Amino acid sequence: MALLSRVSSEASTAFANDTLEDERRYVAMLYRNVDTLRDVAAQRLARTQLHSASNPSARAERDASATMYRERIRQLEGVDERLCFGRLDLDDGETRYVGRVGLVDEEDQSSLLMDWRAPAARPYYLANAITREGVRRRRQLQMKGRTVLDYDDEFLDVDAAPADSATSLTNEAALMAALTADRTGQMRDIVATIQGEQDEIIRADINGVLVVQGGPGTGKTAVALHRVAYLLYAHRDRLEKRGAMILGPNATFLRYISQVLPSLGETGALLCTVGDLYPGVVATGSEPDDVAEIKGRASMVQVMANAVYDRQETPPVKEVRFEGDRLRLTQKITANAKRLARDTLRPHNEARPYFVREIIEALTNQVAANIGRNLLVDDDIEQIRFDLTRSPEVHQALRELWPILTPEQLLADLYASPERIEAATPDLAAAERELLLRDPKAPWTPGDVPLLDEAAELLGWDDRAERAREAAQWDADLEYAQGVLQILNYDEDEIDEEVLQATDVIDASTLADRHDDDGYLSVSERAAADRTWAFGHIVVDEAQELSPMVWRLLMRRSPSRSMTVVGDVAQTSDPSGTTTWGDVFAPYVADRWRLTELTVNYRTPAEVMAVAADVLAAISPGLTPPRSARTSGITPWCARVDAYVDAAPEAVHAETTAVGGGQVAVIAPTELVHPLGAAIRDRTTAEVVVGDGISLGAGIVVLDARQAKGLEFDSVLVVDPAGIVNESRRGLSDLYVALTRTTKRLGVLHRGDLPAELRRLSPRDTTQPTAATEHDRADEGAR
Ligand SMILES: Nc1ncnc2c1ncn2[C@@H]1O[C@H](COP(=O)(O)OP(=O)(O)OP(=O)(O)O)[C@@H](O)[C@H]1O
Repeated sequence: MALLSRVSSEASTAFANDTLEDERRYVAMLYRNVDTLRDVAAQRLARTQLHSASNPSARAERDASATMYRERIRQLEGVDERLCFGRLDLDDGETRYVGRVGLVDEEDQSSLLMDWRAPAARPYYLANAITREGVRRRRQLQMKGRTVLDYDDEFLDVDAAPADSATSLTNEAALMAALTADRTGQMRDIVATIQGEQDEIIRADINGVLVVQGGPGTGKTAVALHRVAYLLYAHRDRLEKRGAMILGPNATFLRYISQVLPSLGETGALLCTVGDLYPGVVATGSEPDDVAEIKGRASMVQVMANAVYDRQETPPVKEVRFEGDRLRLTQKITANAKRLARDTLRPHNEARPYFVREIIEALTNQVAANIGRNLLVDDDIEQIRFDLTRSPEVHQALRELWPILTPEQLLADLYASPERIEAATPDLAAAERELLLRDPKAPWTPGDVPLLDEAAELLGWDDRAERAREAAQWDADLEYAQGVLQILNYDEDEIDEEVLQATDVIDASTLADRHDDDGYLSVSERAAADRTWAFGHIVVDEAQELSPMVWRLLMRRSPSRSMTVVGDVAQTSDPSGTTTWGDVFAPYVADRWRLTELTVNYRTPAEVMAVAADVLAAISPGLTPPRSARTSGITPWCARVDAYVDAAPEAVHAETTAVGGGQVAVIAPTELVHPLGAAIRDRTTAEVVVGDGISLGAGIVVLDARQAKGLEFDSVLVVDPAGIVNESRRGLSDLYVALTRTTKRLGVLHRGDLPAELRRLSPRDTTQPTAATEHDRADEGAR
């Protein structure tokens, strides 16, 4: 078995073009190449913009070209930092450089730089002492900006290793450097140090639902983003047309991850939160957990259907004035019209013309009977019918009996009326019904978004002109959709019966139905504006938090069921969230979804994870904590204090000093966040940001556990852990999240008894750090 050994730049000798100077020259050549490509794209963009287009199709073509060049320039700018990060030397003498994008020699088309996603770059991530994959040496270039500072070598073939090199089975110098670096408030890509279990997920089959379960810090978010970059590379055709969406828990989180895809040369994915999923509505409101929980229940599907039915009225009798007459719509007449309209199985607004036709017919008959039917010829009857359809009184009656409704109107009317709520929610208790009541002017909440979407499905559009245009487009779309489905199911021979295929869940005509051509907009823009957009792939992060109603909405946006779902059922804090993945997917794909796990925690040092593991055991004894990739040598501590607002500023000051330029987060129960923020601000000159919408670059942030979800900081001070536990139904999960946000240091302030689960913390009399922090830092290292 080959051993794996590691040396730094001075020691290696046995390969061609091998000195630090050689590497610097090579990388400088790569940058010259990128600069040339960027200049060419800029010149072409300038030429395109000068071009005056005389007709709409020429304009669309020009705009499309301009967008393409702009994207190319953005892509090349995005990958500038650490463009090339590795090199492989193979048994047959071949050398491959691996980087963020692929570059080829203009003259002979040979590869200068291998895109990290290319199959030939894969050994860079997978080769190890046991499975060498033909690799003799893996070299990691240490880059700062455009400069190669140094490199680290791993020799997978012992014969190739210089005699003085130390042997080690886990040579992860670059990984450890990345893990111990100060956090900047922006997530970084991990492209240079992706680990084997992560690589498997990143490159997994695009088809079907892939669930990635992993504890805190196991790289779920990082892996999900790199997977999107990989899929955009490997399935460019499909995703360029249908787009990829990444759903995250909140806007702060989206800002935190926003730089990762551009740094991987990809700008095309749509990043959004649940609040963004209903075009035209900005769901900025918030509401108590128990209200959100009711709105998230699967039973709201029936509630929304009831709410629509309730608007299709059949009063005992409805009188309509028409040209001096009183016409009578009896319950029998309206009920009959209603039944006929409902029997069409069309959505409410689209079924309305059938109802209207029946009512007009009934009224026409009454008018004719009043005049005397035998006195009238067909043209007279037609005239009566026409007059009735133009009568404001008739219109008013029809509006009352079967109104045209928008989703917003339906939901606002429902929330505003105890009677409507009662009619729509026969299965809710009175107290729950009361929770749904709200001021019609209150802003929409994320919990309303899937209900609006459900309502839109039930109501349908009343836009016949648009439909006519769509019908003309349909044939072209059908042809396109057949193509998409072929791509989705690419090789018939390779189809695995267990893996859900696109054609299992949608046929071409349905997919074609979803396709719409809105002229030239980027795919992300078109997708964001279109409620019925069918994405090529959807990635859901912090997926454990989503309610059944949100899943229902997402499944509509993913008719091919091509999804990557990442989350941790131990971190669920939303009462509508899930603690069992099977429950989520059973209604949509039965058991045809794949589960994969990440097991190594790259964020939280072992000392902190030992504390958090006790909390995890209290959440569910069956869950296994992830293994930490490193220790820090820093002992997590707790201190009993008299008043949080007095003690926290001092503790924050000490932590800020301890982490030097790093970030400190104070995580507290929601009601303490603002008082603590104010107290800390009063006692420091550093930038302090408080609550949601935080600016992530600040040195000190104060937030609650839910706002901290998915984020990480150099030092975390948890204030009032018992308060966090008691604050919500899933308070222990919130505490688990809070404890695992740190990359280095953890302190806990408590007033009363410490929750029993935190017994491993080391008590202190003071909030000042104990050992010298320089010593702490020096101690930090690989396990
Ligand atoms: N292979 C890797 N190389 C370098 N850093 C990594 C690697 N994998 C993960 N990390 C780092 O570990 C940290 C945690 O990753 P990430 O936020 O993706 O974890 P997570 O599983 O989503 O965590 P949580 O569920 O707690 O939010 C990040 O700083 C990420 O960059």
